[in-house]
Parts: sequence; structure tokens; C-alpha cells
Amino acid sequence: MLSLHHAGLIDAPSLSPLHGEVTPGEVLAIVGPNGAGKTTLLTMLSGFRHSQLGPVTLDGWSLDAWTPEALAGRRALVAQFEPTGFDWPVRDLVVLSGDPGEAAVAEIMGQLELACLAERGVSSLSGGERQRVMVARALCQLAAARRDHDRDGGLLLLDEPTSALDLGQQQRMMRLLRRLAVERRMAVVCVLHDLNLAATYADRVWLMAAGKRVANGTPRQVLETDRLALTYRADLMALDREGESPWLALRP
Ligand SMILES: Nc1ncnc2c1ncn2[C@@H]1O[C@H](COP(=O)(O)OP(=O)(O)OP(=O)(O)O)[C@@H](O)[C@H]1O
Repeated sequence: MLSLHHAGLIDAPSLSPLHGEVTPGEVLAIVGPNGAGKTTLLTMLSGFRHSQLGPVTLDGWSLDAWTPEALAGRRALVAQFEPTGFDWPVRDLVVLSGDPGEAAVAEIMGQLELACLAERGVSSLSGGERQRVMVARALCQLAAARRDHDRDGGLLLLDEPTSALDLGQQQRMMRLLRRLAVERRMAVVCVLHDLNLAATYADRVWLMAAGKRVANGTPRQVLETDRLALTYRADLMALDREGESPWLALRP
């Protein structure tokens, strides 16, 4: 379990204190306008940036108390822009942060439809293919630790993992993340710009604006059309769905 105890940042970029939890088995979507602080928050949740206010704890321990090796076995981050540094073959890059063994690597590459790209240099890939490689790498990192310690769970943090994906790939990616949350008891935290994806696949949503969390709840509670129109300064049309948050579209 990931817990925030009035965690936040006072330096630029600042983040107002946040309190809350992300539990194993759930998908949390972080949404909000450009510059709202979503990436900054995700970086703090990953431990790459230290909270300057209260602690962020993972499995009861402050992130600052984890060794880098232990933390790498328990949480993985897929950043928005991941420089690869070198033109790695896809198969080599996905096991760079942890190798869970041939069968598990094949399963993960299959889930992300990368098997036929295994020998290709990563610089030759399309944007969407590269994005799937980076998710595969994070999954291999967690799967390697799972194999070594024989336990499920873990924290998977993803910054806009569908931004370069076509419609079908977006659906398969979000379904995979949901399945990992439920079947592997992972806590999945996902920054998303597509509010309809958040409405469809997230259990809970945090809406960020100007470094503050301005709403926290189920998609239906948070993704209210008027609130979103105001927060995003967007002219929105909503298609109501019984018992669900509405589908959103931009007015021409
Ligand atoms: N090192 C820094 N120094 C000062 N300001 C920063 C720094 N890094 C980020 N910021 C600012 O902090 C704010 C939050 O940035 P962040 O990347 O978290 O936003 P975001 O919600 O992820 O935005 P986007 O949707 O555009 O990716 C932005 O206004 C950004 O310009």
C-alpha cells in the first residue's frame, strides 16, 4: 500500500500537502490540465523526488528508508519521456531493469504485442511501439522481483502511457493495467489526459489543478462536466450514461 501523509513540495514546482492511499488491486488515474503538477506528483510517489512535507510510505516504510535496490523491486515508473541512450534491441531493453526469465519475458512481450519486434533496434520503432516497450520494461522489472521474492503486488506508476497509442492499443493497454491490478494485486497509478479512458478504466480519480488536488473520488464523483469545463477552461459536451460518469467531447 502506498500512503501519503500530508506529503508535498515547497520548492518549485510546489505541491500542496496531500493525504491519501493507493491500495493493491486498484487503478488510480491522475488527471488535470497542463502544468497542474501530475508528473511532479508521480515523481514524488515514485521516490525520485522526496516529499518536503510529510512522508510518502510504501508498505509502511517511508520511501526515503528504502534502499534503491529494494525499491526497484517494489515499484516501477514509466516516465513520459524515456531516453534510451543507446539503440538497444527491444528484447535487451525490456530486461534492462530486471530479467524475470524467458517465459515471463515472452508473456510480457506478448501482452504488449512486441514479440515480432524483439530483435529490432529501439530507435527504429514508432512512438506507440516505443511506449509499449517502456511499459514492458517496467513490468519485467516488477516481475523479476516477484519471482525472486515469490510475492504479488508492487506499485506501477505510468505517466501518460497511452499518449502515443491508437484506439485499439489504448484499450488493450488499459485492460492490461486493470488485469494486473486485479490479478497481481498491483497498485496502478496512471497519469491520463483522456478523461474518457479515466472514466472507463480507473477505480478512482484525482483531479489536479495548480499543484493542488481539487477532487478525489470515483470517476463518477470527480469527472463532473461543469467542474471539468471550469478546470480545463474547455467547452465540453457530455453524453450522459446511467449510473456512470458521462462521456465527454469537445464542442466544435
Ligand atoms: N524544475 C522546475 N522548476 C520550476 N518549475 C518547474 C520545474 N519542473 C516543472 N515545473 C513547473 O511545475 C508545473 C507542474 O509541472 P508538471 O510537469 O508536474 O505538470 P503536468 O501536470 O504533468 O503537466 P503536463 O500535462 O503538461 O505534462 C509546471 O508549470 C512546470 O512548468
